[in-house]
Amino acid sequence: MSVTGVQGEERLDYTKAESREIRARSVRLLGSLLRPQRGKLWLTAAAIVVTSAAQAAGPAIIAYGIDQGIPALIDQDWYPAAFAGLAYLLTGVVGAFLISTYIRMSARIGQAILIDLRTRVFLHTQRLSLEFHESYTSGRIISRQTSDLDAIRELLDEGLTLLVRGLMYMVFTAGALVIIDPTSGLVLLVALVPLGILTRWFQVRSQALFRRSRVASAQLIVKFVETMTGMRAVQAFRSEKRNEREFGGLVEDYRDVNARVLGLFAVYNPGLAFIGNTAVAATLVLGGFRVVDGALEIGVLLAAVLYTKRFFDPMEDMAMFYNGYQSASSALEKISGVLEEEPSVPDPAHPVDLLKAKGHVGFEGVEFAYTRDRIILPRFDLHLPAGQTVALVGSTGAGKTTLAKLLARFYDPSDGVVTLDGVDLRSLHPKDLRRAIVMVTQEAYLFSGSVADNIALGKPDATFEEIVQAAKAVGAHEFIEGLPNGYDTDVNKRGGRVSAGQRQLISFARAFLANPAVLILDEATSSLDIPSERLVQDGLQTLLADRTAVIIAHRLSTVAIADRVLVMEHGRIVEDGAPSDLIGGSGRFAALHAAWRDSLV
Ligand SMILES: Nc1ncnc2c1ncn2[C@@H]1O[C@H](COP(=O)(O)OP(=O)(O)OP(=O)(O)O)[C@@H](O)[C@H]1O
Repeated sequence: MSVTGVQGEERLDYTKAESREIRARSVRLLGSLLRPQRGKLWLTAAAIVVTSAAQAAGPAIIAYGIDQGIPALIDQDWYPAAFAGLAYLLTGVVGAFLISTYIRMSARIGQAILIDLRTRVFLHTQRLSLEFHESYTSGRIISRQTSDLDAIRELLDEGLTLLVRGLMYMVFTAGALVIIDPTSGLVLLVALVPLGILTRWFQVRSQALFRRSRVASAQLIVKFVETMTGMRAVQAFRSEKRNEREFGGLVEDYRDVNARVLGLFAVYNPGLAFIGNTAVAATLVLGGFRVVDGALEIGVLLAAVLYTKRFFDPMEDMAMFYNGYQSASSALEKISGVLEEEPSVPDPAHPVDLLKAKGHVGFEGVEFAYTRDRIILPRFDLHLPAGQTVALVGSTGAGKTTLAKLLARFYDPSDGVVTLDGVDLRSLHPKDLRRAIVMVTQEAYLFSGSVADNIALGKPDATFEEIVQAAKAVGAHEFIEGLPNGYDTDVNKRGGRVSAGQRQLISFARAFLANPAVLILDEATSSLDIPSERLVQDGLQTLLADRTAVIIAHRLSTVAIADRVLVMEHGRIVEDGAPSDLIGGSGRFAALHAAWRDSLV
C-alpha cells in the first residue's frame, strides 16, 4: 500500500518502511521551512547554549563564595567574596538579557515559519485538481489549516525553546556536577536508571494516548464542520437530536482520553519529584559524611545539592511538551502529505498558443473512469461544431456531469483526447483554457463581497460599465438595482441575500462577462417559479448566443432552445439529433418529452 500524499492518512498501522517514508517527508518539509531561517536559528541556539552555561555556573560560584570568599572575609580580604557576588550577578544579567533575546528571536522564527507553511498549504490545496477536493473532505482540509497548524504553532512558540533549553540545562548541570564533585555525579548517574525507566513508561503510554486524543479531536472538528456545512439538511430532516447524541459521544471520548492523559501525569510528575528528592537526599547524606571526614568542602556540597536538584527541574515541563511535540510532528506528517499531492490535471510543459478560440469541441476515442475498477464513460467520439447549443439529457447518474467535467478539464480522460479547435486540452495553458471554456455549476456559488465583485470574477479587469452591461444582457440588472445597495450589496450579508434564480442570473452575468468560446452549464434542478424561470430563460438565450454551449438540461424549455440533444444512458450517448426530430421519433427522448409535457399540464 502506498502512503504517498494523503493516502493512508487515516491509518494507524504503518509498517516500519512506511513510517520511515512519512518521517522522511516531514523532515524534508521541516528542512525547507527552517532553511530560510538558518542565520536566526544559529543565533538563537547560541543564545540558549550561553544562557544554560551561565545558569549552570551559578552553584559553582556560590561554592566558591562559601569556601573561598567567607574564609577570606574572616581574614579581612573581601576580594573573593566580592568577586563571587559580582560574578553571580553577571551570570544573572547575561542570562536575563539572552533569555529575552532568544524568546524574541524564536517567536519571530516561529511566526515566519508558520506564515510560510500556512501560505504553502493554502496555495497548494487551491492548485490541486477537483479530483482531490471531491475525495478529501472539507473537514479534513480545515483541520490541516487550523488544528494542525495550531499544533505546530504551539510547539514553535514555546515548546521547542523549552525543550532545547531544558535539555541544554540538564546537560550543563550534569557536566558541572561531574566537574565539581564526581562522587555526587555518580549518585546522579544511579538516579538516571529509575528516571529512564519511568520516562520510558510515560513515553510508551502517552504516545498511544496522545494519538487517540488527536484522532478524537479531529473527529470532533469533522463532525462540527459537516453539521454546520449541511445545516439545511440537518434542520430539514430534524437530525439535531441524532447529531447531539453523536457529538456528545465524541465529546465523551475526547474527555475520556484526556482524563487518561492526566492520569499518566498524575503518576509521572510525583514519580519525577520522588526520584529527584531521593537523589538530593542521597547527595546530601553522602556528601555530609565526606564533609565530616574533611574530604569535601561545604560550599561544594551545597553546589552539588543544588545541581542535583536543578537537574530534575525542567523534566516536568519537557514531559508536558512531549505531547505538543507529538501533535506537531503528526500535524507535520499530514500537512506534508497534502503538500506532496500533485494536481491530477497537470499544466502543460510547452503550452500551445490559442489566442482566440472558435469553439469547435472534439472527443476522440475518449474513455473515462474515476476509479480503475469502474468505467463511467465507455469509449466514444463526439464533435460539437463551433456555435452549437447542445442539451445533454438522461437519467440521474448517466454521466452527464462527468462528460461536462472532461470538457472543462476538471479531469483528464483515461484514454483518448478532448480537443478545442483541434488542440488537445492538455496542451493548453490554464489561462487560455479557462478563458475559452467556462463551466457554470449548479450551485452558482457566490463569494463574500458585492454583487459587482461577484460578476467581475468572470473578467477581473472589467470596468463597472462592462459589469452593468453583462447584467443587463442576461436580465439581472433590474433585480440588482432593487437590492439595498444595488451593485454594491454584499451578497452574503443579511438583506443582500438573493434567491436561487437571482443567484443563477448573477452567475450568468459572470459567464457573459467572461465571454468564453465554450460554455458549459449545469442547470439547476431546483424548481423556479414561472416568472423566475422565464427570467432565467431569457438570460440564458442571450448567454448562449454566438458560442458553443453544452447544457445539462433539466427543463423542457431549455431543451427547446437547443440545436441538438444528446441523450445519455449508462455513460453512452444513445440518441443524438435536433430536438424536433427526436420528439417526433419513438426513442427515449420522445418518451421523456411526453412525460415532461404531461407533468406541465
Ligand atoms: N468523483 C467521483 N468519483 C467516483 N465516481 C463518481 C464521481 N462522480 C460521479 N461518479 C459516478 O459517475 C456516474 C455518473 O455521474 P454523473 O455525475 O456524471 O451523472 P449525471 O448524469 O450528471 O447525474 P445527475 O443528473 O444526477 O447529476 C455515477 O454513477 C456516479 O456514481
